[in-house]
Amino acid sequence: MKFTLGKKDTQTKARTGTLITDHGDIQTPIFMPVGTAATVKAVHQRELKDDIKAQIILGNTYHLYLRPGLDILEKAGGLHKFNGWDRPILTDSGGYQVFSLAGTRKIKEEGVMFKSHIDGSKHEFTPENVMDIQRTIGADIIMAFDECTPYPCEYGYARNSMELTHRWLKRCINRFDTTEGKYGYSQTLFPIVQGSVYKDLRKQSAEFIASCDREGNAIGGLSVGEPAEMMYEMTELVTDILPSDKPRYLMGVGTPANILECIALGVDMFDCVMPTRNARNGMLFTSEGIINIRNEKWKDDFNPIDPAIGNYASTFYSKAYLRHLTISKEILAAQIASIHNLAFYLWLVGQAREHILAGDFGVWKDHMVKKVSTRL
Ligand SMILES: CC1(C)O[C@@H]2[C@@H](CO[C@@]3(CNc4nc5cc6c(=O)[nH]c(N)nc6cc5[nH]4)OC(C)(C)O[C@@H]23)O1
Repeated sequence: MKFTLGKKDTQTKARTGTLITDHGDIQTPIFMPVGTAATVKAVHQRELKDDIKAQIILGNTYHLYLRPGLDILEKAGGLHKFNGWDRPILTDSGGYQVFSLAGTRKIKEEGVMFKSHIDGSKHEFTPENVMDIQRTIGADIIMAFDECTPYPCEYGYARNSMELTHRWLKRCINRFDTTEGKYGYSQTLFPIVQGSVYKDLRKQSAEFIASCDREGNAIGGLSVGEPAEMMYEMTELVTDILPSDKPRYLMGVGTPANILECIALGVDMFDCVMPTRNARNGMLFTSEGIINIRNEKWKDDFNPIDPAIGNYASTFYSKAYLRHLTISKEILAAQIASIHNLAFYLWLVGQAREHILAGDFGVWKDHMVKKVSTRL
């Protein structure tokens, strides 16, 4: 994988870039639709690719390992062949999902023992086998096996957790660098900065991650319930240390406003379940603000959902129609709202890229942060 920096903003740390992978190029800043278990929920691959121009989607090691399982994925020739998404894929390492999803789990130096949330079966993830698992899934970008430090936590816990993540990272790198991809294209490993909300730990972790000199770097342990101001403070501190010629991926972030603020802090890649999760309960993000489509006020609004963002669903269907589908619990409601919200997130980061190139990102960002947070 190769990353070339494009234009840097003059008033903020925002920048454009291009990530070149064996499955295609990615223009940054970029939002990555979450496709946890081999699907971006309620959305077709063709819609992602042709309609909203998604450039890269996420998968998750924990979920894919449990279902459909490695033997099916390997027989299929990897995840790209299995779900038919032939563009770049990034898989999270499962560390976080083991902590947030799996039943009873035990963290030891060796790794994490956990019970499947599906059938209670017992499993163990170690830095080594999580590398092998992600080799088999076949994502272009894979994440190190880490402990996402819970928030809030004591300083001592945060330090021990960070140091464990660093020891696990060394084992991930040893395993990854001594194994090959299985399907004839290259994969790359991103390490993950931890340190919770403690400045000295964040600095220490960012310096260690930078010293590993990988092709890209991720910022973890955020968007886990801390106040947004704290997320921004830690992100700013870490992007000041991570090398500027490598892509920076802020995991699990976030709202449209979070994403714009963190682009200004020098972040290039984002993922979040919000656009798809909130779509399923009728919360729409639009270029004019946030809409709860269940609200009575939309029942006779026959205007398109959001013509400004130009994709099929957002211009073809009216708010009144989508409200009707939503309160009627029609399956099509989830489909339209999901593809619309993802179209909005992709439109927003695309606009950010245009304004960085045009040299007026700072002013545009401040205006848009207010607008996208307005409740309509
Ligand atoms: C914002 C929103 C809506 O996103 C939801 C829910 C709760 O937060 C989210 C998003 N935040 C998030 N922080 C992360 C940190 C790490 C990390 O440190 N390491 C690794 N390997 N993966 C990570 C994935 C992360 N996702 O985390 C889960 C539990 C995946 O659901 C998401 O609130």
